[in-house]
Amino acid sequence: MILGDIWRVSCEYGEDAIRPLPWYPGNLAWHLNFSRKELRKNQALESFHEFLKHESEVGNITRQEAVSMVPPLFLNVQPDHHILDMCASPGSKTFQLLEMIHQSKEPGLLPGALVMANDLYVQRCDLLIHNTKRMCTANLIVTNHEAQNFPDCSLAKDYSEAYKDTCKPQGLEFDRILCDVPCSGDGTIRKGHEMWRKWNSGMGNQLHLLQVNIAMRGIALLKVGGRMVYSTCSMNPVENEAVVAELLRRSGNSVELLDVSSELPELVRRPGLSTWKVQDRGCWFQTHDDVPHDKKNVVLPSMFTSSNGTEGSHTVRGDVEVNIDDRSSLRNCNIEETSKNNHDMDGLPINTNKKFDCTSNILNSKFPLHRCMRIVPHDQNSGAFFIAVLHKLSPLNGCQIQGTKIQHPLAKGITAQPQKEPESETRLYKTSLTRQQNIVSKVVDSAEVLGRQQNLSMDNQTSNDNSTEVEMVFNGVESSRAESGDSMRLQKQSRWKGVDPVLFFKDEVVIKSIISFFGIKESFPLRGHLVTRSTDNARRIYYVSKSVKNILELNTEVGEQLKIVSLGIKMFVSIKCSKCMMFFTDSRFPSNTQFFFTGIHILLKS
Ligand SMILES: C[S@@+](CC[C@H](N)C(=O)[O-])C[C@H]1O[C@@H](n2cnc3c(N)ncnc32)[C@H](O)[C@@H]1O
Repeated sequence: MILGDIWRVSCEYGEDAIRPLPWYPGNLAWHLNFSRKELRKNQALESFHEFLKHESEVGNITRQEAVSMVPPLFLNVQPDHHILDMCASPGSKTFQLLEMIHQSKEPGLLPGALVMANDLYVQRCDLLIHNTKRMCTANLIVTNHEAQNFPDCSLAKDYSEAYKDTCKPQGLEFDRILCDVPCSGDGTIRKGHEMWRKWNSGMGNQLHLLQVNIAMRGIALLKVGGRMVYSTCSMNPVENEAVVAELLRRSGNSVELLDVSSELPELVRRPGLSTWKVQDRGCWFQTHDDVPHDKKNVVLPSMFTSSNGTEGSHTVRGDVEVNIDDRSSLRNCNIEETSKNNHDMDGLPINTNKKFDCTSNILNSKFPLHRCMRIVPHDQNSGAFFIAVLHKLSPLNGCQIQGTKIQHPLAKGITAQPQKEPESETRLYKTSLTRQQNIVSKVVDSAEVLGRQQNLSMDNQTSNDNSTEVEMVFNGVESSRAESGDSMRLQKQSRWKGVDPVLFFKDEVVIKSIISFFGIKESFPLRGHLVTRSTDNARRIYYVSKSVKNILELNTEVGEQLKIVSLGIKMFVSIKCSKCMMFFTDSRFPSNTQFFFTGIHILLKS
């Protein structure tokens, strides 16, 4: 069917109309030379359009900008990897990562891997859940956190000892991290014509610190030996190379920027930049201006030159040319010197209104930023993307970690207390976080995405419903709820307002009934893999993989540090009829029953 369609469209519209992307492994990605509008309107393409729609709905096809598929390819994902997608919505790359972990397993067999997909905004998490539902995976957890404060769920020392000999995780650590940060999005300028009107250099400046903080948190959560991909769909070096330079500077010898020029050789890419201009105006300095001026060690934005007046820098009317190779990634500079030396070509001082008081601490690092990759539209008729691949060589030291996360106040007493952060940095960090969030929501929100969100049928498994749990009766037998009842009630009070806690479903009577009704082999790992929500009257029961189960157990131990908005695969749904709870089975049952296909491939393997 697909080959026939492709052949027909190619004959009619020329070979270039549909062609495989040469750089995507296994010919699994194809480029389509038609806009959405053409596909919808052109009668001749009708059956092909129908085919695309159907295959997209069932999860066989995902339609997305070609270059947006590049970053996950550089993660070199294996089927047992724990992967964190820090800024995941709308989820096209999450979907790709899920495809990768399932690829090498027979359908129905679950990989040992796990994808944790996170986004800051609840509505965008809903969009992510909606878009990944087609994957029908038991190996996904969706969380809702500020990526720069993503919890590590570390067990306190005494717990940790007890866990040592089990293979269970003692904290969150990931083999692979995708850090596809919020950005100005100017790489989409060929498609999003609005961008031409909106773009200004301040957009990148405003996002730079947030991007650094998110990526630093990623490095802290990355296993030694693990890979992290930093990516944006922006061409602005302030959001790209300047961020990478700052990551390398902050993490010292713990992280290296990988040369991946031999990977995906068919992909046309350009080397990262070593010099760029930063417009010395805009919100960046405003962000810092509300920090008391008597505070020492104020961190200056890393996209600016250290400007110690040495060779290699010159200023051009408000622009500072930055040369990373010559000097540093622009840190803790002496502001007096900065003021002295930042004069434009006419000798007029730049930034005379800036009152920073910084210590002089200029590093002269030579970062191999050419190893970053720039994909530009005119090389292979695509959108633009920036990608950097980082490899963790050793753990970050205490100081480096300090800056990567502010502990959630609720987590106090549950995990080991982090070392106290220096006041000035903490204040600066907190102030800028609030500002960054405001900025990000302005820069990132697109009317199109919000419109799509409103039309979504949401299935985010969360509820504000505080009604008491329904009496659980199955096949006329009172369930033996007593044992699990107390813990259920205890867990009902979630620390995350509006998000019901995830509970392991332990009702033996119900589980036995399910096993006998569906003829599931006793050897099939059902017990301990079924979860539900505390206030879910419909009693939706989800199936989770072993990897997800382990993380859930860890999360319970650490006092629910993870705000989980969705997980696993919906497998059974019970409905309350007059006398009993029935588990939905198939269409031969009365009209109030329904079959959940989503979990069938797993059950069939039992
Ligand atoms: C570039 S988009 C990610 C695209 C996504 N990786 C994909 O391929 O579909 C950036 C995402 O980051 C989210 N975001 C913005 N600020 C964030 C933060 N501080 N922490 C986590 N996510 C954030 C936005 O809501 C947005 O969905």
